[in-house]
Amino acid sequence: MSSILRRCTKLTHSGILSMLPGSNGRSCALQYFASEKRYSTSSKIKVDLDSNTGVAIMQFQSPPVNSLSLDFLTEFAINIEKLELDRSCRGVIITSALPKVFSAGLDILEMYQKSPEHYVEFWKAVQEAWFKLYGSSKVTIAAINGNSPAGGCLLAMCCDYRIMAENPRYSIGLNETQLGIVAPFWFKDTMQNVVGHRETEKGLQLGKLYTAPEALKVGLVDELVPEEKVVSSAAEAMSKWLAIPDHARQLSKSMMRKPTIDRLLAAREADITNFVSFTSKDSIQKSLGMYMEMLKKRRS
Ligand SMILES: CCC/C=C/C(=O)SCCNC(=O)CCNC(=O)[C@H](O)C(C)(C)COP(=O)([O-])OP(=O)([O-])OC[C@H]1O[C@@H](n2cnc3c(N)ncnc32)[C@H](O)[C@@H]1OP(=O)([O-])[O-]
Repeated sequence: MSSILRRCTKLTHSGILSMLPGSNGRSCALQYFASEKRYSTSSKIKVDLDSNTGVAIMQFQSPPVNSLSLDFLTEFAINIEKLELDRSCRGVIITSALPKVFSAGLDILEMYQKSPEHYVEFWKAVQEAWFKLYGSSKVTIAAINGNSPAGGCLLAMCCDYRIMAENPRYSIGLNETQLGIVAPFWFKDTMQNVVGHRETEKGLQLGKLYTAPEALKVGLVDELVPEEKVVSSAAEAMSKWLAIPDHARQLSKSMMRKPTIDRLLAAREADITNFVSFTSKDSIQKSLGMYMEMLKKRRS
């Protein structure tokens, strides 16, 4: 089932791309059964759509740390696509149902001691999730209620607005260099579009994880609020964004994001090839293995 849906999402590019002149907004007839509120039954992600407000809340619920595995990313892309196709949905709040972590980023085990074919499939799923979220025409708000390194930070940065718990022990950033790996150009582009060139250059080279106050200072997040208010504050912010007529806001969003999306569309295959050859290198496998060991030791 999951592989059928995975193939299905590969075919679709709705969202802001489909609104652009000359773009091909094919849509995939995904069947789903929406009750009045519960929207999704997937195991790793729970989605509730409030039919009164048009706001969906997407909660990550994949213990222990919401790492972005192939299955998680596939479910994520499917859910974003379903919401994109649903005219009654105007905005999406993304948050975590787990304590202390928004998302630990890409699942390192998907990049460790696997076959090149697996790396291809995994990286396609990473790209697809980014296309769907970064290209969404809905208002997207990240309610960051815990740590959000690397791929977790990427998902947050794809949103239109970020609210983070003001807990100084939580951090967010693209820390790839600390693992001995390199964030691809479109992670970099996404960060640069949020915080600018200079901060991105520093953040990427140092693999910096910004504490919540530091993230606010550099504009990586837009607001800090008490932890228990992250989701309610996101809902408040959402109502301000939804006060703007959809068509005008959506066209403005697509105008801002299209060049970044086009850059990856044009280099999609090359980006996959690059990821596979980089990840397959002995030196990179060694770095990832050491990093996983470090995570385990830190725990014990
Ligand atoms: C080119 C590629 C670009 C790459 C982009 C990326 O996103 S790269 C990703 C960069 N991401 C990072 O660098 C983040 C690394 N993670 C962390 O820094 C912390 O886990 C935390 C701060 C997110 C949560 O702290 P906490 O104290 O609440 O939790 P804990 O630390 O005790 O972990 C619990 C269990 O989860 C395991 N596990 C954790 N993360 C991952 C993962 N990504 N994957 C798989 N597994 C992961 C961990 O080993 C442990 O397993 P065990 O021992 O039970 O078998």
